[in-house]
Amino acid sequence: MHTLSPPYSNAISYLHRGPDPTFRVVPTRITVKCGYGFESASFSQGFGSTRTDWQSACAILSSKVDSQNEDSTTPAAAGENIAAVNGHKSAETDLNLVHVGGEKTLPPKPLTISDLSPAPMHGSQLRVAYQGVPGAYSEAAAGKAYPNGEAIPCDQFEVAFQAVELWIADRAVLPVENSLGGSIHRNYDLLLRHRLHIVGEVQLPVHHCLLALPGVRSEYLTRVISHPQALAQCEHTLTKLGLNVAREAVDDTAGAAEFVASNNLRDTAAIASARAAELYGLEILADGIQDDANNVTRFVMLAREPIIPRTDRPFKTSIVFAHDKGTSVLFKVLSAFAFRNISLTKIESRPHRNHPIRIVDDDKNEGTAKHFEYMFYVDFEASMAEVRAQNALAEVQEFTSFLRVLGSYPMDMTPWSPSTSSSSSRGD
Ligand SMILES: O=C(O)C(=O)C[C@]1(C(=O)O)C=C[C@@H](O)C=C1
Repeated sequence: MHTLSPPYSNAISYLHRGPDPTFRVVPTRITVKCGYGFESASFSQGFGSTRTDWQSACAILSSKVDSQNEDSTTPAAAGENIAAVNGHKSAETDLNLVHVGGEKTLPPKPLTISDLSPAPMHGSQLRVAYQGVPGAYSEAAAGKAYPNGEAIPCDQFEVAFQAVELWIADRAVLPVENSLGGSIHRNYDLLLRHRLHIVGEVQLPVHHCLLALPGVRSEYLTRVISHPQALAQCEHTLTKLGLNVAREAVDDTAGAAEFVASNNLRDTAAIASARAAELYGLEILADGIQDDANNVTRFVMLAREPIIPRTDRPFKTSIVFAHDKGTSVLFKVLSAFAFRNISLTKIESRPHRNHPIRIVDDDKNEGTAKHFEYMFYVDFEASMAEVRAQNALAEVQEFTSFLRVLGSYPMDMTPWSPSTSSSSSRGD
């Protein structure tokens, strides 16, 4: 027998917790304040300055703070308001962007595992960890989720989880699925391994560009590099553009752009955002190269504490469960939702790492069946504050040997605006 972890074990316990003071309703207009740190700010403040604060507060990176960081509080960095989606800005301000190889400095390096050490004291601005470097879609998602937050780049998903657990960051914003490329399995596995709670979701239209050094034409290219999800999302368009060249996976899209720029690679293009092109001084060879204009990535917001579920707006709840009798209980579990008219929005299975295989010897001596065991992740459209959701989970609990509520959180109801321009190529 197992119990649901608080605060989902009973409705009363929600009420005894104070509301999450930092939770914000996602605005309908996506606004990211650009101007990154060292050059243009993360969200509301010079990224570099706050990162530097963080570094000194932690006293863990002091030996690594490079001298570039020192002029991070340039007036241009301080709070220029720019409406942007994936770097498609509509503002007029001079971003004072980074030019690789020029006099401007490079953006900060992402956190690595070795940078993580316990708990800094810091001010009240919410620190939002994301995976990638500035210009990554995850950074834009962090900006959409927490418009006044300070974005903290991390080199791996695992580091973003740990940054929150160790109080280096207050939230993490991480991708879990894309409408074309499917689930980001690594984050499903990490959700289970770590004890963070899902406190919100954001859906970000992802508009990919093919980026190369200025003057490079597409016929010079022998290689396209990007995040594996971005390569998958652009697979057919690349072929249509005649780019039957090597495709190589790297950690994130903006990192690919930075790599092309900093290594002066004239035979390599990166798939990344228009904002990454600006940050790293690359040109856009082709715009809107995702295979479908409706290319959306769903991110979850993670925190150390859950939020109090409510019923005054649409909520979603994410759970993970397993059963030692394997998939045979799946139908029963799902019927607990069907009987209560609760829609499922997602179901995902992952290997059950602790018991990956169940061996069943056949009574008739015909051999041994080897069943793979799974962890099932389910998202359903109801709040844990609703009685029907509590009853459904009470029933699910009967059928499962393991059940955890990952979070009950407001759905992203931002009005839909698909990615605008379709694929166009300049280089061929
Ligand atoms: O590489 C990036 O820019 C990311 O933010 C990562 C990521 C992903 O993991 O799916 C996020 C959104 C896009 O779907 C492509 C890549």
